Order: sequence, then structure tokens, then C-alpha cells
Amino acid sequence: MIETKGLRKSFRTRRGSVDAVRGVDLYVKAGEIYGFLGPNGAGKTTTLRMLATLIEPDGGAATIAGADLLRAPGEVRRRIGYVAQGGSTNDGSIARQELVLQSRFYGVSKAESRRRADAAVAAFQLTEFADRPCATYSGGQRRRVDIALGVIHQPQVVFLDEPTTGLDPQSRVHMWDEIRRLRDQGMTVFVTTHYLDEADALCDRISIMDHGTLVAEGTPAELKREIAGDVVTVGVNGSTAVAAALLDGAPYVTSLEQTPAGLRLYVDAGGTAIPQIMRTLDGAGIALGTIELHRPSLDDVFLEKTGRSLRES
Ligand SMILES: Nc1ncnc2c1ncn2[C@@H]1O[C@H](COP(=O)(O)OP(=O)(O)OP(=O)(O)O)[C@@H](O)[C@H]1O
Repeated sequence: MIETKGLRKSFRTRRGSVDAVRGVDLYVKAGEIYGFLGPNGAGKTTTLRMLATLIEPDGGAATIAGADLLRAPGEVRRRIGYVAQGGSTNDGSIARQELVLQSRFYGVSKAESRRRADAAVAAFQLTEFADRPCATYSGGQRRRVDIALGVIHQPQVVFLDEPTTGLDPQSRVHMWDEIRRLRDQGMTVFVTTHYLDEADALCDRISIMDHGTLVAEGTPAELKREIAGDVVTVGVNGSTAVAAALLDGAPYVTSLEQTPAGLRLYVDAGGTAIPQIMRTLDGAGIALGTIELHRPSLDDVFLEKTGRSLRES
């Protein structure tokens, strides 16, 4: 649905030039939620704006929903929706009217535009406030209106630039449901985010960008598995040294450390290793105190690829 090859963009500044995007190859499948993750200034928005035809790439190629970005940007524009970081509503506008206008803008008849606006008001749960000015909406309500506006012309692909930034946790989760609903209707969703938990919970696949290039791509689970497997911490009632001797060298344990709290085991897959660890200890008459599974986070992936933490950057 989206394919790019060597996409790049530099900006001239007073001090010289900034290579914002330095050759990005992306492949986004139809009907998936694709997350684009990276620290501030990584080049996410610049990439998104190129794909949404808002700025011209300096080089490379891209096809979006079957249309060529460089040769047929007008065609790309008709097939996509774009929701900017700050949204596009102003305080005085009224959601239902804006939805009708936006639909009319895409050449849809008045009657059909009204019908679509009513359907969007129901689908995005805007009924309570859709006929009041936007100035009176909460942050989450306003973001829902922004997204409803971005998809009123029923695009094949929608680009969402940080749709949940600034929302409280409950509104963020609500927004995830809205985004999943778009995917379930067959839309391809390309979403940028700073939030690791969001990328993890929401996205079918993600890529991580840093300094204008992609440093990792895959499903959240694949990326996390790729780096380290899982960690299981075990506390035993009795001799930790005996438990360590029993578990060290077990085929399902990659490596093992003794810690003040007990044992730290590195395993390929915690879900299968935990029952085996429990059986081994039980068979030797060692009473288990605690056992916990820790899965590596996307931050660990970023740390592994770039040498620094996404949270700190
Ligand atoms: N119009 C511009 N002129 C000069 N430099 C720019 C321009 N737009 C972006 N940049 C620079 O390009 C780099 C990438 O910026 P971009 O906005 O794409 O990053 P981002 O990953 O979206 O960051 P954020 O998460 O903060 O939105 C940054 O160094 C930024 O300062």
C-alpha cells in the first residue's frame, strides 16, 4: 500500500543544511496499522509530509495506494487522508458543518456529504458536541473530530501525525479504539508516535527512525524477540546456589546470573520456560518463592540499535 525507496529530504538553513531524511525504504501492507517511532527531530514528520504530498522529496521514489508520489501527487492526494499534529479545526468551527464542508471539498454531493457527516458523527461518537463550536470540546473530542475530518472522503490510507500527544491516558486508549476501527474497515493507517507503549499496543508493525534513517522494522513482538528473548527472575526459599546449579545449562536457559534477590535467567521464550523452571525446582524439592517474566521493551530495541534510550533522547 505504501512503498518507498531511498526517500530523502534536506532543508537549507542559515547555518548550512539539515539532512532530515537520508534515504528511507518503507513497505506498508494494505490494512495494517503501521507505527513510525523515533525521538524528537528524527525525521518522522518530514517523511510523513513527503508521503502526504505536502513537501517534495529531494530524491528517491514512492508509491502510495497505487499512485506514484513524484509523477502523480494529485492522484496520491485523492487516495489519502492526512491529520496534522495540531489538527486542522479552529475554535469557531462546528464539527458537523466542517465534516460536510470537507466532504464537499472532495467533490461529494451535498446530500451524500450530509449523510457521511451524520455517519461520522455517530461512528466517532461526536453526537453530544457535534453542533457546538470546537472551542468547547475537550482535547480528546477535538482529536476525534480531526480524525473524522481526515477520513470523511473514505481514503485508502490515512496518515496520523502524533494523534494522541497531549491526551490523558483514558482519551489515548479511546483514540486507539478509533484507529483500530479504521483498520478494521480496511483502511491502512500510518501513525507517528513518541509513545513506546502506544506503538506496542496499537501497531501491527513499526519502524524506528533515528537521525533520518530507519534503524529497525518489524512487528513489536519480532523486534523485541530479535534483541534478547525474555528474562525470568526467580526467588527461591532455600539455597539459591543449588537452584542455580540445577538451572544453569538447562536447554531452555540461554544464560543465568545470581542476584541479591535470587536468579535472573535469560530465556528464548518466557511462556514455555516458566513451567519448565517450576518443574525442575519442584523435582529437586526446592520451594519457589517468586517467579516473574520480564519482556524486553521497544526502548530496549532502540537502546540496542542506537546505544541510547528513546526515553532519554
Ligand atoms: N522546514 C525546515 N527547515 C529546516 N529544518 C527543518 C525543517 N523541518 C524539519 N527540519 C529539521 O529536520 C529534522 C527532522 O525534523 P522532523 O520534524 O521531521 O522530526 P520528527 O521526528 O517529526 O520530530 P518530532 O517528533 O519532534 O515531531 C530536525 O532536525 C528538524 O529541525
